[in-house]
Amino acid sequence: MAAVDIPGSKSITARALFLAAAADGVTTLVRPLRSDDTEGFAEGLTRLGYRVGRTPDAWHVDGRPQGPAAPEADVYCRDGATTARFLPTLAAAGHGTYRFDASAQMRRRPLLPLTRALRDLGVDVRHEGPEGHHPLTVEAAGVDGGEVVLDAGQSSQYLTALLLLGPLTRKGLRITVTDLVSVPYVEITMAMMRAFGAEVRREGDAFVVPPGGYRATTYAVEPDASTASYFFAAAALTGGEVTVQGLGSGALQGDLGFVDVLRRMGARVDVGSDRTTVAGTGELRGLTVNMRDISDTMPTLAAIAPFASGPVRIEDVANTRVKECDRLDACAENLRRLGVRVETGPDWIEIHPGAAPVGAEIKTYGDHRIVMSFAVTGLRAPGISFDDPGCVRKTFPGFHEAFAAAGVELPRG
Ligand SMILES: O=C(O)C1=C[C@@H](OP(=O)(O)O)[C@@H](O)[C@H](O)C1
Ligand SMILES: C=C(OP(=O)(O)O)C(=O)O
Repeated sequence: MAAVDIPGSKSITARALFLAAAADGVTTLVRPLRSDDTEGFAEGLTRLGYRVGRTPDAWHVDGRPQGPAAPEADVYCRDGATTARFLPTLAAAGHGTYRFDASAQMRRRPLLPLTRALRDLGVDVRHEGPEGHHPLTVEAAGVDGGEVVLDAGQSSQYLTALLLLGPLTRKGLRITVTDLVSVPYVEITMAMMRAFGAEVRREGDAFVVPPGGYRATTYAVEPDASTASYFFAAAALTGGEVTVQGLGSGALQGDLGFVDVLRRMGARVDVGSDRTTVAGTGELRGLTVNMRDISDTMPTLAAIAPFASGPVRIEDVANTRVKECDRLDACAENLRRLGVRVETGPDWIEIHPGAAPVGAEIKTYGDHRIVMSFAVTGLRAPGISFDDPGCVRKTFPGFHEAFAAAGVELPRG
């Protein structure tokens, strides 16, 4: 194993598409992520009447500060929560009738605090089924702005959506947040808004966003730090070494912090200005770790935990139960299939290493992270297969090939 080429960040690509669509001018996104989530986001923009041009290495977006060109549209958000939560918020700032639907799992995932906040701001949001779930229709007539209170304790994406909307309102927004998970994602949002010429001010629990719109720019997308976690974990587990270029001390993504967890477990970690290297040392200690800020990497840690020298306890990850699947239950069920002792609670999981895990079929629940995480387990537990290996398409269609090419054997499906 050596240098690994990790595709672009899903979170950064989604935000960049929103910001580019709302900006005055043409934005170039360099090395955007091409995956089901981000293709779905770009397709949604096209349906709303934005022009998105694609070359192999860049996407070009014609911004429309006045909002979508289409007077009405029907947008399918697939399985992507960024698409399903950010696009209706973007559409609200325009003028027209926009319907949003999503996959069966995305229909189940919550949205209520965001739709409530939009309604509090005067946006006409109608649900076809249960409140706070897709499908929904936004009858858009621009947003005046003002003050709103938001509970983002289940998902920071509600806050990101409102922050992104702020500069598009007539008077600006003041968002008072009563609870917040996944804080580093909000920091990504604020940093990227700045790159597109907008400001966000913190006043205690409030986020204050003045009006003024966005300026188009050229924006280079960082490699995806959550995706990189599988390769870093593989190095820590097998005694190999992995270097990821483009993710270093200046990275925007909090999920790069997963390497600190690996360091605590015994791996050698070197974070440079524009690259990160993880090397396994043969030592993998158990630990207790709070993953509230980096919960997309909870399954990565759960998947290598059976090989630790002591118990691994992961805390404060309740919201992983409302992702692509209930990830605490999915990790526990699959680890048990491998013969590993596991306990879970409302917001935690504890894994007890014992006898060597045995091979089994992993039940993926259509969750890309369950596949990519247990592919790492497969490096030390022969005979692992997946009921749906292709669901990696959500964020990394080429995962299996890239994992094999990195010099780590792929478990046979
Ligand atoms: O804003 C984003 O791009 C994301 C925020 C996080 O979600 P939550 O805030 O719902 O935890 C993360 O899990 C998701 O993969 C991407
Ligand atoms: C939770 C995830 O995605 P999203 O919430 O953006 O659908 C993820 O990629 O792990």
